[in-house]
Amino acid sequence: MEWYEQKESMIGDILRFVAPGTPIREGIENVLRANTGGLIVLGYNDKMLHLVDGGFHIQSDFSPANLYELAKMDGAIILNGDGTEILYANAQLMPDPSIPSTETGMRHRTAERVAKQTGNLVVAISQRRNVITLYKGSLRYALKDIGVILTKANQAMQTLEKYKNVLDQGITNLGALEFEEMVTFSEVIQVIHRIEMVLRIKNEMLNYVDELGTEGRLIQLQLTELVSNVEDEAALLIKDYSKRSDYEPYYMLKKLQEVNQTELLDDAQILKLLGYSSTTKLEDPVMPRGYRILNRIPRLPSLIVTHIIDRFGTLNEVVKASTKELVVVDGVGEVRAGKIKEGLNRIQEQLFIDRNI
Ligand SMILES: Nc1ncnc2c1ncn2[C@@H]1O[C@H](COP(=O)(O)OP(=O)(O)OP(=O)(O)O)[C@@H](O)[C@H]1O
Repeated sequence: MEWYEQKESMIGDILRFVAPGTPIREGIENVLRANTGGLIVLGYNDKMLHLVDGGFHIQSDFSPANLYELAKMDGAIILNGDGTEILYANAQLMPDPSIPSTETGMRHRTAERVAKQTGNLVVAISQRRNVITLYKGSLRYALKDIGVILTKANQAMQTLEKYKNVLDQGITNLGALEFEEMVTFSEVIQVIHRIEMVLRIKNEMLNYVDELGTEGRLIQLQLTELVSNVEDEAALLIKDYSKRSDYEPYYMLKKLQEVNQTELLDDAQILKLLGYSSTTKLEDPVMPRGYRILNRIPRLPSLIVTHIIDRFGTLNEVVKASTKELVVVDGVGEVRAGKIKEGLNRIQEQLFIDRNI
C-alpha cells in the first residue's frame, strides 16, 4: 500500500470507530455538550504504562453515561483498545516533552504527543472551542459538525450525479464509434478522464460516509446506486484498449488514480500507462478488443467473452464474424452464436439512438 492509501484507510477506520451511532461517539458528544472537556486514550499497552501517573483504576464496562460522569474529573480517561471498557480515570499523562507538537493548549499537546508516542487513538474534547480532535500516530483529524458534513456530502452528491451523466454519455458515444470503427485515442482518454473524475468524487464521499456513520446511510445507498458499476466498466475499458499484459486492469485503474492524487491527469501519462509509445498521437485510430460491448450481451459468461476475443482479436472482427465462424469458439454453439449476433445488433441500435455526437 502507498503511504496515502494507508493514511486514507487509517482515517476511514478511525472515523468509522467514532461515527455517529456508536456508543463511543455518543459518549464524546455528551462530554462535548457538558462543556467539561476531555482527554480519552484508547488502548493500554506497554508504551502507555510508562506515561500514566496517578488516577483511579476503574475497570468497568464502557457506557456513554459512565464516560460523561468521569469526564467531570480532571485528567485523562483510558479505555481499552476497542473502547468497550473504561480502565482508568483522572490519570495524568506524561508523554515525552521532546516530541514535537503543533498544539497550544496542554490537553491537545498531550493528546498529540501520546498518540505519537504510543500509536494509540487519542481523543481530545476541547472545553473552550467545542471541537473534537482525533490523534493517532502522527495523524490529526478534527471531527466536523454533522450538519456541515451532511451539507458537503449532499453537494458532492449533486456534483457526482452531473459527472456520472457526462461519463455515461461519453461511454455511449464511444460505443457508437466503436461499431463504426471510428475511435481515436482522444475519445478513449476523454472517457478515462471522466472515470477519474467520478472516482475522485466517490472517494471523497466515502470519507463523508465514514464520518457520518448512521447519519450517512442514505448517502451511502445513493452512492452505491450511482457508481457501483463504474470501476467494473473502467476495468473493461482498460481491457479493451490497454496494450500491456503485465498489468491487471484493476491494478492499472489504481495506478491511474494514483496519478490523479498527486497531479492533474495528463494525456501522455495515460497513454504511457496503457502501454503506448510516446510517438502515439491522440488522433491516431485504435480498435477496441470488445470486452465492454460483449459483456453487455445478456447471459454471455465472461469466460466465453474472453474465448471469443482470443479468437477474433477485435470487436469489429467479432461483429463481422458469421454464425458459422462464431461456433468455432469454445463454449459457443448455434443458439449462442445467434444470440451473440442478435445482441450485438441490438446494442448497436441502442447506442446509435442514445449517442449525441
Ligand atoms: N498531561 C495531561 N494529562 C492529563 N490531563 C491533562 C494533561 N494536560 C492537560 N490535561 C487536561 O486538560 C485540561 C485543560 O488544559 P488546557 O486548557 O491547557 O488545554 P487545551 O488544550 O487548551 O484544552 P481546551 O481547549 O479544552 O481548553 C486540564 O484541566 C486537564 O484536565
